[in-house]
Amino acid sequence: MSTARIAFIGGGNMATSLIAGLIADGYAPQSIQVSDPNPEQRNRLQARFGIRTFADNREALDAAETLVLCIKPQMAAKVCADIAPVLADSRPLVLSIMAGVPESAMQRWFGTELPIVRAMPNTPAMVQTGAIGLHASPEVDAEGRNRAETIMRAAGLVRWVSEEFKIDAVTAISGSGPAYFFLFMEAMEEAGVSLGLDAETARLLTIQTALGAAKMAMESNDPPSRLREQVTSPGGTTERALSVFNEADLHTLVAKAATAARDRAIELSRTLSEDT
Ligand SMILES: NC(=O)C1=CN([C@@H]2O[C@H](COP(=O)(O)OP(=O)(O)OC[C@H]3O[C@@H](n4cnc5c(N)ncnc54)[C@H](OP(=O)(O)O)[C@@H]3O)[C@@H](O)[C@H]2O)C=CC1
Ligand SMILES: O=C(O)[C@@H]1CCC=N1
Repeated sequence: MSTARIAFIGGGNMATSLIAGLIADGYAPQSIQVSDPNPEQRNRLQARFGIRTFADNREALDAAETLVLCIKPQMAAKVCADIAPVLADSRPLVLSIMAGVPESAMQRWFGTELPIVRAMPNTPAMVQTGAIGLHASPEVDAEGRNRAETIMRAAGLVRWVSEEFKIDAVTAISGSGPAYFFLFMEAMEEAGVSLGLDAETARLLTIQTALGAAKMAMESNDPPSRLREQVTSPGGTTERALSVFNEADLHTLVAKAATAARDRAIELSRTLSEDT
């Protein structure tokens, strides 16, 4: 893989996952530069990956062709304005994973129109099984799209969306999505224990069932509805369980939850636009 320099601003959970993916894919560690104000974070990254770390965001940008913004949305305005003078000269491809931070806000903070790709990964990127949505601003050329896609593919499956507002939908489905499945797993484990299984058995059966269902759904040509029907013997146990979910109108509940997440992403974008 490439040895072109890539700088990460913010070396927290998601940056660590993306870097792990890049290195597993053969990216040269000496070409990866990360800035984070937290010395423990920097030591951890250095020790684990052998990459270069910096306390100063501007220093981390040194000769970087790609900049990956991995800070919290709430500090985006300050950090972007701080690094803007360096970017105006070097004009890297900017890859932002921040939820609810629009391309227009970043362009305003940078004070110049840079090529920006918004990416929405998720925590399974930690095990290179992430699901990542991407959107490119008009300034991004074919090479920039390729570069962004290659970086993100190291973390998992990549899908482009043609309009920026759809990144908020990606956030609601796959960005936040792992938490929904983990919540369901927690509930399944609790149910198993309440029905008499020991905790470890309930845990392992739940996780393996989730993994098996996901693998089947990924590998099968049938949609999940057909796979569900294959489990559901007429007059059997699954039918009884599903009727309980249907009584609670699970589809409506999931739609409401996803809409709430999408609306929060919109709310974050508006707050950022009003604040700065
Ligand atoms: N977590 C998730 O599931 C997902 C998160 N995202 C997005 O990823 C981004 C990062 O999230 P996540 O990795 O979970 O958060 P983390 O808090 O783990 O990482 C953010 C890092 O940025 C550091 N930081 C704080 N201030 C600065 C600064 N001024 N300059 C540089 N670095 C700074 C933080 O240090 P310190 O801890 O000392 O403050 C921390 O190490 C967010 O914008 C989020 O919206 C996107 C998809 C999924
Ligand atoms: O909860 C959040 O805001 C971030 C974005 C998607 C997942 N975690």
